[in-house]
Amino acid sequence: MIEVQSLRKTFSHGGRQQVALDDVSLCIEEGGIFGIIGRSGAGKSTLIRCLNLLERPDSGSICLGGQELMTLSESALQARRQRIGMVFQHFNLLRSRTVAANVRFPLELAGTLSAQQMDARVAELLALVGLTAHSGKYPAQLSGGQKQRVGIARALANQPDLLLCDEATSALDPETTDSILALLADINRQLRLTIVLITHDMRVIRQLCDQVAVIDHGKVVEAGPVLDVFLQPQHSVTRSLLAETGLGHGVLPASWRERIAGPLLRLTFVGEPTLEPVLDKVGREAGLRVNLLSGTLSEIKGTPFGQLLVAVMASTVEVARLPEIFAREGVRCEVL
Ligand SMILES: Nc1ncnc2c1ncn2[C@@H]1O[C@H](COP(=O)(O)OP(=O)(O)OP(=O)(O)O)[C@@H](O)[C@H]1O
Repeated sequence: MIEVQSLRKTFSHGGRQQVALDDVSLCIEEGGIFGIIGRSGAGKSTLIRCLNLLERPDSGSICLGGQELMTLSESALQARRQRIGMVFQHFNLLRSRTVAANVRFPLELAGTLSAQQMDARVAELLALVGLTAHSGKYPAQLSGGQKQRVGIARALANQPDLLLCDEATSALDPETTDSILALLADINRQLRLTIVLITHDMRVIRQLCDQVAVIDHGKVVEAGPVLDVFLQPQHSVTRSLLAETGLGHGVLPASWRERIAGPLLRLTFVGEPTLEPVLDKVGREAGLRVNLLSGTLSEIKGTPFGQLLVAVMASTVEVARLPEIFAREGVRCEVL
């Protein structure tokens, strides 16, 4: 468990104080994938860099598995950091070293393994990230996705119990992003490794994360399981980040609302009902005819979900009874 409490971090700019983190508290479960999302300048990089004290907060506490980082001596902190892997947006590989030598580097720094043990560990890591055939190449000879695989292998070298990913896929095209996200999901499953990532892209959160925190102007404005935050976003920043990725939670522009007769329903499907003809079934039962206004159908870590916004054209039962009727089919219905 990682417990972050009341973090505050300010920077000074030409005599002016800039608050980068303002009373940030988070609870990150062991073994899960926790995403931190926000717009540019929200404080994401500062927050992730505070988690291994690359950036030292002005105040607050960071407790990793029961150990308070802020009170560790410099040498104890160095030792602890070796078990916190970090993956960077621009890979940060050593250009003069081969793939294998880049992955070997943190093992050399730790100095705990023999040369033979290091070679064996490097081979194991390259197999894990699918780069065995590229071990003798230099970073300049690799694609962006391959470079990030090296970055991930290097971050895992000293068997970390926490992996921090700083916009790990932001420099990659969509297809390569998918393959890196799949690799991170695999590593999380196989090694039961806690992953904390920052991103500005809701698709990364949707594909990879179990929990998410939304940060805005240095504050956590919303946090919870990804499914809950996607289906019931509470904050305007969350809503707009979702809308930009086409995963908006059905809201109609006010000018349209006036032109649509009849009550509006928001129907939320999670899991099996998403794939069943529930609307047709309830339509027949309740004499319900609707005008479909907007819809989202997607998946969060393998769980299908959907959200429809519809206007009621006709219904043989009271509209107020529809939530109960939809609930029998496992669908949430809100009368808006
Ligand atoms: N080293 C620094 N010196 C001064 N100000 C800084 C420093 N690092 C960050 N800041 C300021 O702190 C605020 C948060 O920045 P941060 O880089 O954490 O945001 P971010 O969400 O990661 O943004 P981006 O997605 O653009 O990287 C910004 O206003 C930024 O200008």
